[in-house]
Amino acid sequence: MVYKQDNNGTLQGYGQTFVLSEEQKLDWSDMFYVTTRPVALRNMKFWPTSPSTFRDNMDRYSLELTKVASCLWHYIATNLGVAPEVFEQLFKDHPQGLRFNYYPPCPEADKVIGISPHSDGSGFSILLQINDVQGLQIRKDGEWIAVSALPNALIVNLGDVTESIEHRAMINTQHPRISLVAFHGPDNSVMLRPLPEVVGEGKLNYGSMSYQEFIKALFNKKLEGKSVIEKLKL
Ligand SMILES: O=C(O)CCC(=O)C(=O)O
Ligand SMILES: [Fe+2]
Repeated sequence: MVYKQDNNGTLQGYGQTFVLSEEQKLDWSDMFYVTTRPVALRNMKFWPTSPSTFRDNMDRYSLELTKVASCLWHYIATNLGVAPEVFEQLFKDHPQGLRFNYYPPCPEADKVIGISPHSDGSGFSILLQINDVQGLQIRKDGEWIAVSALPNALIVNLGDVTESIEHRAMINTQHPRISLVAFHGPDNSVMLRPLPEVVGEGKLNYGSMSYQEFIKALFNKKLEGKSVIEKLKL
């Protein structure tokens, strides 16, 4: 359990998130996670002061990504035929957390996994692959497909709150890989449920659960595909 992040409810700092027992085989990665938004929820104890530019850069990156996120919510709502104000309300204050993933190389890369198959518990996640080592894969029709990150491009992964895609990260035999993922979720008080504007008179495929409850269920188990959201299926 020494590799587990601070677990006083917030899972911030260095270490792995989904550690439940001493026996568990850990993913081949180091993580650093902090809550970045709303700003009032930041716990600066977890924000490194070295290098001296770190905090300022995190703050600026976080702010710029909220602008990207706002645009994306606007277009997603419009495409779904939902008034953008509905999404603005669900995602107000732009709850956001940033996770750095560091995947050391492993000579026997085929025997380890960087991050186990999972879907993100966010609305969507914006991923930046920091160096040009590839490793992200998504599951489509039962097959794992490698995602080639373009230099300086952001990858948007839809999360469980919208329509998530299962993904994992693989390890390189020689080179370390670093990714930075910004999770954008709704406020904890939001109820996860099919949007009435989208379902209309149609059949409901999912039940409802508060986002807070959902996140609790997600962090109380090992990473395992889309199992938490699957439980909400009717
Ligand atoms: O490093 C990657 O490409 C994936 C990371 C990821 O899926 C996550 O942090 O949730
Ligand atoms: Fe992920």
